[in-house]
Amino acid sequence: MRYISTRGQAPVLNFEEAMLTGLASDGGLYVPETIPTMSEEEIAALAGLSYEEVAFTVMKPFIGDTFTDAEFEEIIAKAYQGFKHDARAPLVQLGPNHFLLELFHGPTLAFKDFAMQLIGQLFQAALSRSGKHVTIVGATSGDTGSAAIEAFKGLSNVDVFILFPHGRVSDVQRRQMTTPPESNVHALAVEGDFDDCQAALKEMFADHDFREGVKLAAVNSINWARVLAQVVYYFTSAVSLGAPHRKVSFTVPTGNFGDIFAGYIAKRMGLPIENLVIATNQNDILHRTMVTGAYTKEGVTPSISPSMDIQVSSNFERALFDVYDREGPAIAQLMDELKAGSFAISQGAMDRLRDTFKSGRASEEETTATIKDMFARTNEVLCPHTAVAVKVGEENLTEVPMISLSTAHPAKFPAAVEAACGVHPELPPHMADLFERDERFTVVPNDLEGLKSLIKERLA
Ligand SMILES: Cc1ncc(COP(=O)(O)O)c(C=O)c1O
Ligand SMILES: N[C@@H](CCOP(=O)(O)O)C(=O)O
Repeated sequence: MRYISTRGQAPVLNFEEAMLTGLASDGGLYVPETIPTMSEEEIAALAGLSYEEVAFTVMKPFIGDTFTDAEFEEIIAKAYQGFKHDARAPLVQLGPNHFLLELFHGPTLAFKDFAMQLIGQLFQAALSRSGKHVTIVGATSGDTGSAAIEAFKGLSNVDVFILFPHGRVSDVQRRQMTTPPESNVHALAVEGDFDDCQAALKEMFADHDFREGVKLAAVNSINWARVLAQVVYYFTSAVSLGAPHRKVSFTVPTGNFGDIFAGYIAKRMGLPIENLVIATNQNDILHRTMVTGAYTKEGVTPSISPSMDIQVSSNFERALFDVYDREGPAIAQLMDELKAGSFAISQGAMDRLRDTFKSGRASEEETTATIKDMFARTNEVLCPHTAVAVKVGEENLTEVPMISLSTAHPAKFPAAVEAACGVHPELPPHMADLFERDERFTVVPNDLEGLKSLIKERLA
């Protein structure tokens, strides 16, 4: 399996190289040159398998010969052994045709653990073979950072620097990042928003000397391996509702477009998905794009679903690449225009996007009302990101079963949840003392050169 850049100017890589490289050298994102497909019989044969067995079957064609079957099986087994639910990603029924896919049973209580726990194992296996040290720099609006720290803390051949927007993540999210005592963990609170953190990360990749000097690696969803790991739960959930003999739809709370792009890959692989619905909060650039055909930055307003307070939605580039017939120069041109704040998508490309994706948004009031209403109707306590999905999912119900993705545990956002439904969601036992642990983080200005110097100093 070979990986190519969405901007067409970077070297073609194998899976291991693409994983360790992260962002392509031309600024693009790596995608598989071809998408492997599964027949109806192969999908039907997934019924009754464990999560780990489905993960192996779905992901194996993408990793080529990077790992033997036995190595890959062991990597998968280790990745999911810390999850607190036997099913890993259980389904809960909300209504006659509406289901919730619970993705928060991993160690940091968010869907990020599905990919990050796997990537942690994949990196360890690859780095122990090569004996190399890498510097992971991650940008987070709250959940990616905690999941990355959990996956990489204490490893001798990795330093992990996490940039998070100062004052714009929940207290639980911040403490998950700032309380691990391991010396290879560096939590940096940037005086800016998530887009500033992500832009700094991409600039670091664009600086060849810095990138090579520190052996920079990425664990954001710009890294293809992140997306790949998330394809699996689309299969497990759809099959448990009758796929391939019955279609399903998904509604995905969306910020950086990684999670819904994983659903798109599942569909391209042959999973019978009727609708893939993009659900945004009030920072609704993706919904506006689907309605207007123009991707236009308007500024981010902090919300009660802070992990989705994003404007520059990285993985949308991967979707654009496909609907522009994989023309790298066309994507490079759009991304160049975005530097000035906006780009227009061609009619043909928009038609193709709308064939695959529907969209909707939830205001702050609607998010709060959904948490309250769902608790009253079903006794389910939703996190605000999940509530965004459930609200938009309900608007898109058809005769096909709808699966809304529940991306975080409500206890990560207790203030918003309690204000909405009166329930104070408790942290699970392994995090019960989170607010008694010492915090350790550095507040840094939103200044690229300063960040690079700080990283080099810490590594020295
Ligand atoms: C809880 C939660 N829900 C939804 C999202 C949005 O996911 P994505 O960025 O893959 O679109 C995020 C952030 O990634 C998140 O942390
Ligand atoms: N919502 C994310 C933002 C980063 O997204 P990623 O998918 O690129 O890791 C977060 O919680 O950090």
